[in-house]
Amino acid sequence: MTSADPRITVLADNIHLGYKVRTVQKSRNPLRFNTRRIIKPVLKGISFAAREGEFIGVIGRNGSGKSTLLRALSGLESVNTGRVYTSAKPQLLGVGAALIPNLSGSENVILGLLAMGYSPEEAEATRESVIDLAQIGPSINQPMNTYSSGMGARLKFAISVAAQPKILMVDEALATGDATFQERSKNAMDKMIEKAGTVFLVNHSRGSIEEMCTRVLWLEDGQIVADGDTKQKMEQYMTFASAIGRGELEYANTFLTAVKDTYAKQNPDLQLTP
Ligand SMILES: Nc1ncnc2c1ncn2[C@@H]1O[C@H](COP(=O)(O)OP(=O)(O)OP(=O)(O)O)[C@@H](O)[C@H]1O
Repeated sequence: MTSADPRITVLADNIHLGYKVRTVQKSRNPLRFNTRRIIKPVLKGISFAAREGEFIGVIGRNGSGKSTLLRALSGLESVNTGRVYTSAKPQLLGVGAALIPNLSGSENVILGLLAMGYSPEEAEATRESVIDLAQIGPSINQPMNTYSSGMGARLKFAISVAAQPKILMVDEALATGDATFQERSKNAMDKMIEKAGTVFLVNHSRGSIEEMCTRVLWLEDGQIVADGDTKQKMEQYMTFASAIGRGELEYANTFLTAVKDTYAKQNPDLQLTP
């Protein structure tokens, strides 16, 4: 990288994040259990820099920490140690808006747009296009606490698509709605992605990642094990995942260790803080 490279938009510096979980232990009395709260580490020292113009696919097995990483980068989840620096407020698609259940969908559209920085006039002018994308019919004038979870998710999605953020995080786990909505939301999302400077995408489809991403971060057990060219890293990941799928665990682990070692050698000084 040189000083002529596009500017850094997201910098993760040695971030750690754990969730408090309850564990159940047997007690002497067979009818009773003791519960204890422990911290389960999920992100274990993640450091990287993302630049303007990059479209970064975050890949890895179920539970490797992909969604948690996006939530940490977008500020929805506080990190325990380390820091996230961003050049603009990142938007995690679908969940940005803090909506009020006993107000109508339509009123919540205005609230959501105001919360994302629209002026009252801009919010009013944008309201109809959001309602049009959400397509929840006359219920738009009913309180949101009468909505099905799918309807609520569609409305939140439609509001967040209006955000036009510079840093966009898309988590496929948030993809929602029936087939017609998915088609419409995909078109809206494509437009949004075109306008964003840096995009992060969590998606399990190899096709989507290879088609859209300029770079891939591969997470395994809360750590980055590879970072770089989409095609090459995706091939490595598929080699690993296929071996796991065939039950060849020893081969998979040896392969993973080799990939991790290469990453560690290529990136010796990534973190700023210990
Ligand atoms: N709120 C939470 N409380 C406790 N544990 C959590 C919470 N959210 C996630 N986890 C745990 O953190 C780990 C990482 O979860 P995360 O959803 O980030 O993984 P992921 O890579 O996105 O998985 P998937 O591919 O299945 O969507 C998992 O073990 C999960 O059970």
